[in-house]
Order: sequence, then structure tokens, then C-alpha cells
Amino acid sequence: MRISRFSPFPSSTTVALSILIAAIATHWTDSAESHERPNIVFILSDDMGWNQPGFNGGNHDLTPNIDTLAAESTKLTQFYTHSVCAPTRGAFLTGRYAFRNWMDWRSEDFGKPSYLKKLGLTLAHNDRGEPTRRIHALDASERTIAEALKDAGYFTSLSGKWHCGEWLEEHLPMSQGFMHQYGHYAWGIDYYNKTIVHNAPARFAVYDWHRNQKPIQEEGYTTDLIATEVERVIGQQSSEKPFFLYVPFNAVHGPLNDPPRHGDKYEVREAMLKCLDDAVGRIVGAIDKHGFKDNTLLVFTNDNGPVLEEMSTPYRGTKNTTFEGGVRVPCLMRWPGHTQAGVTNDGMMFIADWFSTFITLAGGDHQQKLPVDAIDMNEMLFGGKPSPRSEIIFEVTGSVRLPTIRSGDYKLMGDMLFNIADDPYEKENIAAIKPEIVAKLASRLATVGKERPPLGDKPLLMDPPLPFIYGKAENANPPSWLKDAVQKVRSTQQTEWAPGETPWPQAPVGANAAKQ
Ligand SMILES: Cc1cc(=O)oc2cc(OS(=O)(=O)O)ccc12
Repeated sequence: MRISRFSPFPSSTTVALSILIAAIATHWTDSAESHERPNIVFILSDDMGWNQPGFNGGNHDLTPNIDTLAAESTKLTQFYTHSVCAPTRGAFLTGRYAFRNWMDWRSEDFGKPSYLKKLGLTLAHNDRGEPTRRIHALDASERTIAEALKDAGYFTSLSGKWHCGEWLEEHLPMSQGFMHQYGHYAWGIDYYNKTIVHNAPARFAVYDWHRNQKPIQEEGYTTDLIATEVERVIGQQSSEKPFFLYVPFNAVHGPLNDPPRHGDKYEVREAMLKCLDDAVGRIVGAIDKHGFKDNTLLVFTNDNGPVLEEMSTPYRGTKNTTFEGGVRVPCLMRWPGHTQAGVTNDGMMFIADWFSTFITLAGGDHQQKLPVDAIDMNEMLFGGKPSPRSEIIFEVTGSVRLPTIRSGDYKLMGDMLFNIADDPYEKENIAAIKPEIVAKLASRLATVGKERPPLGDKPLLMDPPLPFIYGKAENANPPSWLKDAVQKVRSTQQTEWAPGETPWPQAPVGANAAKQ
């Protein structure tokens, strides 16, 4: 395999390698070299299964743009995430496993009785006696990749889904390092009316569409709108200042909203995927058209497994499980001159690793108060070296999913043991024949799990319990168009529940937690 270069000079493999090592050793702290630092565009799809893109066996007609990008990219085949949305986003942003900052719990879970019960908590009540959710988010004291890259001189932008806190100012993207924000704060909006289902105290619509943390009224399908925003942002960039664009689409997450096109030919999930593909094509096109292709590291990946197992085959499991189908996701990487087109890289990598990898590329500062789990992957990704990662902690006790660790070839998930190298499809639980490995991995998980900090009292509440719009400041004075839009959706929503039924999704149970 050719060794890729950090340096602009054509050179032999040996020289390139020494430049690479020197670059990494000095962490590129010389800001005078800023023109050599790549722009970083990180596109994340939501709930897309392993086999959905054509390059992984899906229908090529649905993903022609993503497949073209794949042909120009290096494909990572052992790239892992957490098994659900918010934990993956937290790990990406902080370089830390989700359990370290309780990002293995989603903000909305603090308004659901069955989730709260697992923490020994009940639904909170405000001082007027109304039930409401407790505030939970990525803590403001965490250092995010956006903060690190901003400090290194990058323009930082978020277009899409946040899911790391939707209420207090300190938890919103522009307090967490993003200089530009566009999109939604919470788990998943209606693609047309931009409202989200709120769970406590009622399963009612809340508006969730913002630019620079102000409500915006826009017609259109969110997948298309996100692409339009990213094209606009790219058009405003220059070669003077490097940029970091984080583009977490809500597609292909539910609700299953028929897109404005492709529905005549494809069923809704397929049409939604094809719309996502259109959007990815437009973003890649904008990068290339504005002359940023050669100086941009473009990553396309996904946050966790799909809702249906048929979308993760040949891997087992779905989102919300730590089977391979829940945590092994497609990942493409394009940086001309540094990545090789059309090759695969089998090295093991975890979503958090981008944190340290990007800081090195940006010549940023690796020093920080909170310890990171991220491993700098530059030598593996661009230097032809084996992966330095041999362990991934997917879950420890205290989350709603099974404690799970990957260690070398083995994976312990609850009381099941798999050899992922021999049995990547997890057909054979070998716990009974390898008790010594089970004991070793269980002990390691127990030790790491002790590093989970206390949750604290969670005294802050969302008040009012049912806002018009997420964002406390934005809800203080919502415009009348927004109130009308929300009322219109609420008037169509269910208010009565059958005995035994609740407006809240139930916490998953064990390994069979495909859906909530
Ligand atoms: C139906 C529903 C209710 C809710 O409160 O949160 C969710 C979160 C979901 O996935 S995530 O975005 O991956 O966390 C998916 C569905 C829901």
C-alpha cells in the first residue's frame, strides 16, 4: 500500500514516512502552516444500516452519489460507534466514551418514567406541581472538537441534528464551540413541519428548527434544507481560514416522511435514502466546485445501526443493541493525496478517535483537563500503519443497554462472548467454552465502569413542561407564526391513551432491544 503524504513535496515512501512522523511528533503546532491544514467536513447520516449504501451491497440506484464518493475514498470496514444517537454524538464531540459524561442517556429519557426508574428517579414536578423532564445534556465543562478546532483557528459550523441538549443556553451548539448553527436540537423532527414529539408531560409537538439559535420558518424537506445551508456555508469560505463543517443529517431517522421526490419510484425508506444521497452529492459538489477538494478531509459515516435488522445484514442486530449491526457503520474518507481511492482499511477505529485525529490535523492543542479515550489515528488512516486501538467500551453498567466491550478479537456483550475475527456475524456465543476470556473481559468492564461519575441530583427542570420551541431563550418569546404552526400539529395529536399504554417509549430490555 502506498504511504500517503502530509507534505506537498513529491517524495519517496521513506521520506514521506519521516515527514509524517515528524508532523505527528510536533503536533503541527506552527500556525504559520495553517494553509496546509485540511478543512474537515464530517457528514453523519442517522440510523442508516450497514448494507444500505450501494458500496456495501445496497441498491446502487438509491445511493449513486455516495457510491461515487466511495470510489474516490478509503473505506473503513471496522469503524465503530455507540449503538444509539446521542451517545455517538457525545463521543464524537468530546473524544470520550458516553458513560464518562452520562451521554449514554439521552436528554429526552429524563422525561420518561420507565427510563427514570432505572436510575431510581421518578418524573420530576415543577413548583406548580406539573410533571416535567429533568435537564440532561452534554455538560458545558466538556471540551468539544468544535472548541478545540475553533481555538486552533478554524471556522466551526454545525448544520443538522445536535441531540446533546435542547434547553439551556449553555448546552446549545453555539456555547459548545460552533460559530454557526443550523438545524434541530433534539432527537428527530418531522421533515416538513419541523416539530418533534415531546414526551413529558405529553406526547405533543414542539418546534425545533433554528439558525444561529433563533427560530426560523422555512418551507421544505429538512434533508434538502441542510444541503442548501451547507452549500451556502461552503460558498462563504476562503483559503485564508480552514473550516470544520459538522453535518449530521436527520435522514434516514424516523418519522417516515415521504420526500418531495423519488416517491413515485421507491417506497418511503428508499426515497428518504435517495434524498440523503442527493444531499451528499450536493455537498461534495460544493466542496469540489469551490476549489476545496484537495485540501479537505471529507468523512461520510453514520451514527449507529438501523431500525430493522434486514438493513444491517450480514451483521446481526439493530440500533440500540451492541451487536455488530448496531455499532459497525459504513465510513468513507476522502482527502486527495492522503487517502487512496477505492481501497479498504480494516483497522479498528472508534467514533471518539476523530477527536484526537482532527486536533492533530488542525495543529490544535491536545492538552485538556478531562481525559480522552480518543486515539490519534493519523498514522493508521494516512500512514499505512496498523490500528493502535485494541479495545472499545461500548457500554458499562448503568445504561439501559447491555454492558459491552470489544477487546482484541473478542466481544463480551452481557453474558455473550463472540470472536469477531472468526465470527463477525455473531452466530456463535462461545461464552461457555471460553470462561477465562469472559472473566477477563467482565473484570475489565467492571473496572472501567467504576470510572462513571455520579449522576448528581438533576435539580434543573424544563419549565414550562411543554414549550412551543426548544431553547429556553427562544421559547421566552415565540413569534405568532411559530405558535400557530405548533398548535396546528398539536390539534391532530392523540390526547387519550388506552389503559396500560403510555405516551412515553419504554426503556429497552436486554439484547432484544431493537425498538423502544
Ligand atoms: C419515538 C422516540 C421518542 C423519543 O423520546 O426518543 C426517540 C429517540 C430515537 O432515537 S435516537 O434519536 O437515536 O435517540 C428514536 C425514537 C424516539
